[in-house]
Amino acid sequence: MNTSATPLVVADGLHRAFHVARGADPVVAVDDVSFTIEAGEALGLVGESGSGKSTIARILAGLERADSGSLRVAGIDRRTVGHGAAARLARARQVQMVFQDPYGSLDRRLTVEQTLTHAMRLHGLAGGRDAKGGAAELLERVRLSATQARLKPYQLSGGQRQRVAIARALAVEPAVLVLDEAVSALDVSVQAQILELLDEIRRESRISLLFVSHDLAVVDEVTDRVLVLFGGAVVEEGRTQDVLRKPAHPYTRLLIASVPGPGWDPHDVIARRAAFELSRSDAST
Ligand SMILES: Nc1ncnc2c1ncn2[C@@H]1O[C@H](COP(=O)(O)OP(=O)(O)OP(=O)(O)O)[C@@H](O)[C@H]1O
Repeated sequence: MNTSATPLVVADGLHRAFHVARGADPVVAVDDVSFTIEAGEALGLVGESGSGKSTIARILAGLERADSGSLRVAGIDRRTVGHGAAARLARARQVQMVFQDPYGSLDRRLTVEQTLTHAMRLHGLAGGRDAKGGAAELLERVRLSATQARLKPYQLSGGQRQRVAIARALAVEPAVLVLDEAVSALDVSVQAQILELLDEIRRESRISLLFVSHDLAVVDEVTDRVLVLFGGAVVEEGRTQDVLRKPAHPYTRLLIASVPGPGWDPHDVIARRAAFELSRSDAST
């Protein structure tokens, strides 16, 4: 647990651009983004497709580098950990990531139990019988049975696979769990079960969450604070309940108005989008 006054995660001025074609302007995916996450806190990232959510998540998880800016987790500058396999392992110990499609990220040849024991051994956390005992504990935590432990990914449902992905992430006892659209592909009732599980894990272990989702209702349910991203930059941030109920920025209002519900009018969304685009072009001239 982080007991110092400094937040567990401190990101300052992160910037990332992608050079996609020779002679073309680079695509700025992340533009001067700063945020903090306290131990045990859940921070949400929202914004439309292409706003930079996944790139920020991947930078925090160490799967992508920032061109500039700094990122510290538990006081350690992520860039000073170095390169190569050992450095990757050290980064993964601190921050684990769960993706939308666990099928793609789980090794299809391994059973659930092997997936977990493999992760623990890789990080030198348990050997032999200890690893099996550790796997049993993890399975209990994510509510998977001993029978399911012997199955391979293709023999599990989407929700069960996501539980395995979460258990594998927890196997290395990370300080931060990054969830990139981790419940987006699940049906609503399975989604609710996974969200409850995440909440339980957070309360028990004080793990911090970076929760990326396009689903504002889910973000409202899971997170304490939220960053609203537009074009790679943060346009609004604050306590989730404040931002989603009393949005200050026109783009946040547009995002909220875009969610279908009773009385929802797509023409209203189109009109708001047009007004928002107009206000941006006015501001830049
Ligand atoms: N590896 C890459 N190469 C080139 N461009 C990239 C790469 N990764 C991301 N981008 C670009 O960076 C921008 C931000 O992408 P990112 O995936 O972070 O957005 P997002 O908000 O997560 O979108 P979505 O909700 O659709 O996943 C987009 O314009 C995207 O095309």
